Amino acid sequence: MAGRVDLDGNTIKPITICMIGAGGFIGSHLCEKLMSETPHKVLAVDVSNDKIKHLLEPATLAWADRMEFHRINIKNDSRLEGLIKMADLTINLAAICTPADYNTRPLDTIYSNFIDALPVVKYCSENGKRLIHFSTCEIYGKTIGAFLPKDSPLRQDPAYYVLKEDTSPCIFGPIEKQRWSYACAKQLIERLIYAEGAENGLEFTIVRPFNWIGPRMDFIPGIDGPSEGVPRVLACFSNNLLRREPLKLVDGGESQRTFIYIKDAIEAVLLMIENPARANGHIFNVGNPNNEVTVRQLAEMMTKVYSKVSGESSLETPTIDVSSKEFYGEGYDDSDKRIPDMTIINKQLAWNPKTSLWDLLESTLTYQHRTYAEAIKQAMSKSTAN
Ligand SMILES: NC(=O)c1ccc[n+]([C@@H]2O[C@H](COP(=O)([O-])OP(=O)(O)OC[C@H]3O[C@@H](n4cnc5c(N)ncnc54)[C@H](O)[C@@H]3O)[C@@H](O)[C@H]2O)c1
Ligand SMILES: O=c1ccn([C@@H]2O[C@H](COP(=O)(O)OP(=O)(O)O[C@H]3OC[C@@H](O)[C@H](O)[C@H]3O)[C@@H](O)[C@H]2O)c(=O)[nH]1
Repeated sequence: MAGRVDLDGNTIKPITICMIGAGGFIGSHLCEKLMSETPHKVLAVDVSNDKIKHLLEPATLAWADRMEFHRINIKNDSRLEGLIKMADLTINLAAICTPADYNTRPLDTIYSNFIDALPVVKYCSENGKRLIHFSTCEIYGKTIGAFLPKDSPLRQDPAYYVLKEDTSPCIFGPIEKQRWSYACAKQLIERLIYAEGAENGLEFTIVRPFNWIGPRMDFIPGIDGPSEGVPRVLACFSNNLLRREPLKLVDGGESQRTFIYIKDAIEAVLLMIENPARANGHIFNVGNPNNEVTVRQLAEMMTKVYSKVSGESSLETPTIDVSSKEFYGEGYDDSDKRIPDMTIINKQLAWNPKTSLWDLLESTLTYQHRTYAEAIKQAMSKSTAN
């Protein structure tokens, strides 16, 4: 840890970070990285600490004096401003961010992603504190190419689908497609942060994650989350594989995504934390443009990888089709394709992702199998006994 230098060769001084949403998927990996590889201190804020318990206990851990947990709901807790004042940098990860909620709980989604983030921006701006805010790749919505005729050769032209921070438009569906409540709330908070920077000098960085996946993402329904809950696709498909049921392909599984390994993405966030002069005032796509698949291809690859890591044979019918209305309910809509342009992050932070989709699925599904296979077996045998 001694002698850490930034990208310009300057010594990095230890800082205090107020991390809101530290108990979630991304927060848990970021805390792990900061504790094991840096001298920085973290004031971890969340309503839950299940995913960071291993970093908080026992008190003999090497970093025990650099990490504290504050169980705070940022909707209604006056302690928040004090913590932001104590820190050099605030990172805001807190949000409702599972698509199953966007069309079924649009009010909670909008409040969580816009209204609840407002005081965080205000406290940072008023107290002259730096802010790294987590937005989303959903901000781009659909690609321009999605509106071209299916057989148009322009659909093959990257100008019609690669998503660029400073030039791509944000294309959302109609208001009755409540799926876009999340993207729209995230867009407005981005605009507000940008305006605070322009008018009041707020030092900010905005991160747009493109489908970061890995261990500890979401929950497995009925094991460490509600039985009827619908997590993001990695956990949905993991749950199906663990239970030996077919993977459900929403509307044919034709949508395309690029998936990035959480550990690669965390490297990018650490560069932003430790290189403020290069990161301030920027919006960064953080994704892996080389890992593009359709959701159907993802299902096929996960089935193969899971077979390898579990030693179990694949099902005869590994996937089934389901309509989005049946799976998510009224008001669902989808992003067709998400390829991040990497120019800005390459130029500012010289960062590139490393891990292939196969490799990241292999390590993630090894974790899922080790963590959940036994618990699922027990839960399933209990329910057949009843
Ligand atoms: N994982 C991805 O690929 C991805 C993609 C795009 C955007 N993001 C954004 O990154 C951020 C973190 O995502 P994640 O995948 O870690 O999600 P997550 O749900 O695992 O983590 C969010 C955390 O915020 C906490 N939280 C929510 N509301 C809170 C409140 N009112 N007070 C205190 N804590 C609260 C939750 O308890 C949770 O631990 C979110 O803003 C999300 O929109 C993530
Ligand atoms: O069981 C499933 C689950 C999901 N899907 C499909 O898989 C795709 C990916 O779904 P995810 O649940 O991972 O979420 P999305 O990629 O649509 O959105 C995510 O992207 C970026 C973040 O802001 C959020 O984490 C989330 O909104 C969608 O097309 C979805 O319809 C299935 O086909 N079957």
